[in-house]
Amino acid sequence: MIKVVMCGALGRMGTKIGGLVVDSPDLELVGGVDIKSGSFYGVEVVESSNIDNFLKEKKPDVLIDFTVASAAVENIKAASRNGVAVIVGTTGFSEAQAEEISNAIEGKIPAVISSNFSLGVNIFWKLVREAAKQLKDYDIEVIEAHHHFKKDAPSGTARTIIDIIKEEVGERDEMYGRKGMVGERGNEIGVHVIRGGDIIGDHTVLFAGNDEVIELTHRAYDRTVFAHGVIRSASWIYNKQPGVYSMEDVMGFKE
Ligand SMILES: NC(=O)C1=CN([C@@H]2O[C@H](COP(=O)(O)OP(=O)(O)OC[C@H]3O[C@@H](n4cnc5c(N)ncnc54)[C@H](O)[C@@H]3O)[C@@H](O)[C@H]2O)C=CC1
Ligand SMILES: O=C(O)C1=N[C@H](C(=O)O)C[C@H](O)C1
Repeated sequence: MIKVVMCGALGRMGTKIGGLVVDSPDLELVGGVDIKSGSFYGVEVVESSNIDNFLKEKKPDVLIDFTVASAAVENIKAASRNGVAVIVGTTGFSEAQAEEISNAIEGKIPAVISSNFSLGVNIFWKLVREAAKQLKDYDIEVIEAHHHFKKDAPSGTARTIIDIIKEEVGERDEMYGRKGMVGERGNEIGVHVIRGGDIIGDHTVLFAGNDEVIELTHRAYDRTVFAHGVIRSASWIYNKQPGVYSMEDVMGFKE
């Protein structure tokens, strides 16, 4: 059995993932980490300052992190110190934090990092890439919508969408909303962020041309869709060589 520790255990994703780990035939939930100690699914949840001792005690094979950017950096460093593979779903990293994470992982532990672990979004990203490649001259707008409690904006998924678009059309300014006499649209990528209710995660890319508009949309209806991708990644990463992998590697999409 592959032993798993869940960081962010008591959160929306941590509880969803914990339940799927318990139900998985090849994974064993051995503990959790959160800002307060407690328990979930019958295993101990320790307070985050105790993570090193906890990892030494439980000797997990995989640490899964769905927390907040500042915490994830420290949790990943702890996993690296203890030779534990990581699955990172947390979003909202600064460039500096992303570099810290890379330095903690490269040459030391295997990691699957993805802003979105749903199979559907990983297919959606391939569709966006093809559309951007073919529709470079169209006006491109990115719209994302999430629940009232989401801390970071734009979403990590939207950030990945923007990165994919720029890989295909070249560097462009990002225009976050528009207000006042803004004049004729430039060659920017428009980015629009909606927050409200219990929206799980909606992403749309709009390619507006002369006489036609192409809209590509992915809509998540339950966090289970992300958790299934996480479970698949946790099984996949076991015994992999150190380095950073994506869901494309896990799903065998890598070209
Ligand atoms: N990659 C993906 O597929 C997905 C990524 N996410 C991302 O996952 C993150 C968490 O999302 P939610 O579960 O909705 O948030 P949440 O706020 O419900 O859960 C986060 C949990 O982390 C805990 N936490 C904070 N600091 C910690 C620390 N130092 N050590 C351990 N735990 C700590 C919090 O107490 C909380 O229980 C966000 O960055 C979100 O964008 C969310 C869904 C899917
Ligand atoms: O915070 C969330 O809920 C989600 N965050 C991820 C992101 O920032 O893209 C993935 C998903 O959209 C849900």
